[in-house]
Amino acid sequence: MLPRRFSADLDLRITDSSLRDGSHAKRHQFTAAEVRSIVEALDAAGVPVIEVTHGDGLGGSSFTYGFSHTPEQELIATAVGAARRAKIAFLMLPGVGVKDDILAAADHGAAVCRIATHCTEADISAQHFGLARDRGLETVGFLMMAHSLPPEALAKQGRLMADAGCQCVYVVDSAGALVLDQVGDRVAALVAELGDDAQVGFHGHENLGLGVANSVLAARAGATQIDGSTRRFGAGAGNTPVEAFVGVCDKLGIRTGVDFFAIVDAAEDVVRPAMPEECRLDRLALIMGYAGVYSSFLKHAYSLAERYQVSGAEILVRAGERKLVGGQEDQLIDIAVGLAAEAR
Ligand SMILES: CC[C@H](O)CC(=O)C(=O)O
Ligand SMILES: [Mn+2]
Repeated sequence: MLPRRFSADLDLRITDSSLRDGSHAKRHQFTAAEVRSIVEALDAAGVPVIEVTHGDGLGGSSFTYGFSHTPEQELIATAVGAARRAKIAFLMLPGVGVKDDILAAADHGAAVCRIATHCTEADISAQHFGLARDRGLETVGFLMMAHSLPPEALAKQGRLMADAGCQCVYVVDSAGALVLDQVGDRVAALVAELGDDAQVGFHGHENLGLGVANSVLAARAGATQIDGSTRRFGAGAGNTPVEAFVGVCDKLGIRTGVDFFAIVDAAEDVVRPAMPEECRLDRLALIMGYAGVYSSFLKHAYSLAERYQVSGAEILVRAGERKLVGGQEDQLIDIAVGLAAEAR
């Protein structure tokens, strides 16, 4: 079991996802040099955990999700070599990656294994948590698209993860659709369900502009691990910006252990140059938050809109109506083909 608090001088632990969630925004084109320089800068700023993987997790480099520029295991090894204090984390979606991928990441020195499932499917994570714990890894569980389940049902799914060996269950707002108390209520339900058996975390997206506010409410409801991405470098409109969150936490007296001025410099001088463009709160990102669509569908919607000469916004609205979950990217093609046929 992880302690409820990490140390006497830390109120919560931040995990930076720029090098994993940002992979969606970069169409999985991170180079080893970019990973090295970003890890060095985040580590120097005091970020305690840095996640590095293909955007869709271990094994994500594929025709469906997009091929990586550099093999993710090489990026993980590079990150481990560059970090002096930070732990390196990786993400894995059962079925996209397999158990051997977890072992390979551990062999490369990664310390935190994050297993992600759709929020109604937590049971498929059991064997992966068991393997990770046997291998001596710290474990985190991601309940993705958490807006689509009410708090008590979400908490029951969290219980499945905790019983399988997960040490921190995250409310994952994959669509950036959760609004304020909707985050607090979900975190509180998990805290009540899990008690001392597991911590609770929150992973936000900015599609309705609420990443920082939602993360503060998560912390107030008892979350002790919070994700963000420096410069918001993540899918959709990006993640909770770590530098803004750290500044807000400083002002609220919530101790994160991250140096505000160092992380602001890292955002501007090191992360921004690796980004193809800023993560924007534009039309498509806003629609994702409003319609509850998985943030990593954004780049797919842009590509399909261009290829089939249809509206990217309409693709996302229909994806929301179909309640698509991660892994159903092929249905976006179906929607685009349908829209093109309707237009003829
Ligand atoms: C494909 C995994 C996904 O990007 C995980 C995540 O960050 C989320 O659901 O928000
Ligand atoms: Mn995400």
